[in-house]
Amino acid sequence: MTTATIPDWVNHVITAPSASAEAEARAHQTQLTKPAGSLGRLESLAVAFAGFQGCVKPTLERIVIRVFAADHGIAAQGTSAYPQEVTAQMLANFCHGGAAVSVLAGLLDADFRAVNLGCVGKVAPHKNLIDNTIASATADFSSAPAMTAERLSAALNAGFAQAQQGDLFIGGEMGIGNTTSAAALLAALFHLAPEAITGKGTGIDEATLARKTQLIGKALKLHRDQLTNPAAILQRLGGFEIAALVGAYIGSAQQGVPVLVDGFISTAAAAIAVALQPTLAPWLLYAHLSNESGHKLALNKLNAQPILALDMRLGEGSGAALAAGVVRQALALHNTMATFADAGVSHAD
Ligand SMILES: Cc1cc2ncn([C@H]3O[C@H](COP(=O)(O)O)[C@@H](O)[C@H]3O)c2cc1C
Ligand SMILES: O=C(O)c1cccnc1
Repeated sequence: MTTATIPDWVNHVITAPSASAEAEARAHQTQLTKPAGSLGRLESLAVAFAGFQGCVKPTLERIVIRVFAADHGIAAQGTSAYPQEVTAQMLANFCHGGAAVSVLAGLLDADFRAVNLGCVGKVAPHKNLIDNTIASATADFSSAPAMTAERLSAALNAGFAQAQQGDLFIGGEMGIGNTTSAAALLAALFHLAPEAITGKGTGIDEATLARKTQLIGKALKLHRDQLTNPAAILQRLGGFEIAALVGAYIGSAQQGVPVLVDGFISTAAAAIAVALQPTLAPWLLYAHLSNESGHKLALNKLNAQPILALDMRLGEGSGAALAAGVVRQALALHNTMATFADAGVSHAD
């Protein structure tokens, strides 16, 4: 097995959001008819988007949502509450509008597609489906590297290819077994004990959780000597859909498009992406605190403050799609509230 070689674009430095537009937006917020700071995080979201768009009054119109799906060899170890064929079945459901994220994408009027990186079940062609099959699944990372260097590059490139112009990118994921992969990635990257980061995913029982945690420990031991950089960690323990998220996050930010990171699995992708390309960090917003037990710790490691906390544990990009609605409202307030001067309302002394 060769060490992972990653595509060249990963190394491109990403320009920081505009500090002057942020300062102008902050000053504008002080003029709006409300006590200073009273809109809390909604104010900082508006300021962040001013920085992303380089203008004092940013808007959130074009939202791009891509749900990346792939199967995991580790699923054969029984670490999920659901069978592996669900991945392919859900791909069809995304396309037909029946999945949670499909419904939310419709409410946002988003540009929505599902991307198949490779799953065990068959998926019929559909206008909303992009077929980017790499292999039917990753290898079981408790006994072998999850993917070859070539497959890692293919998955990164597939995600990168989905990045495009817009006001916001949301990446979702689907892959039975992928909370096992995400926990292993976070454990390796942040040097965490498997017990601290492994959760119940789709809803496994205590005995299965103990086995899942043990399997992650076994994998960390097996790959120990290679887990020395983020690309090797992703190659050994990741999934095709997680690597595609990494590529899509970096590609979006390179085009000046901010990203709303979804839940636990997406946060694992974000952690790897930032480790690969640290200039990505200011372009990532964290949508919500998932109920997956390790998510809080992962967010803390990234110094990330989630926008929402709704006890969700779904993935698919669903939490990010909900938070996009909050961002839209934050920008509407920022752009259309009256100023003290306009409304003839007295300022604080
Ligand atoms: C019907 C269904 C829809 C889903 N949508 C997202 N996930 C979520 O559950 C999976 C991760 O959990 P685990 O590691 O326990 O398998 C991923 O596919 C994730 O996106 C789903 C899971 C199911 C069963
Ligand atoms: O937070 C997530 O992304 C998540 C948690 C459990 C299962 N699937 C996804």
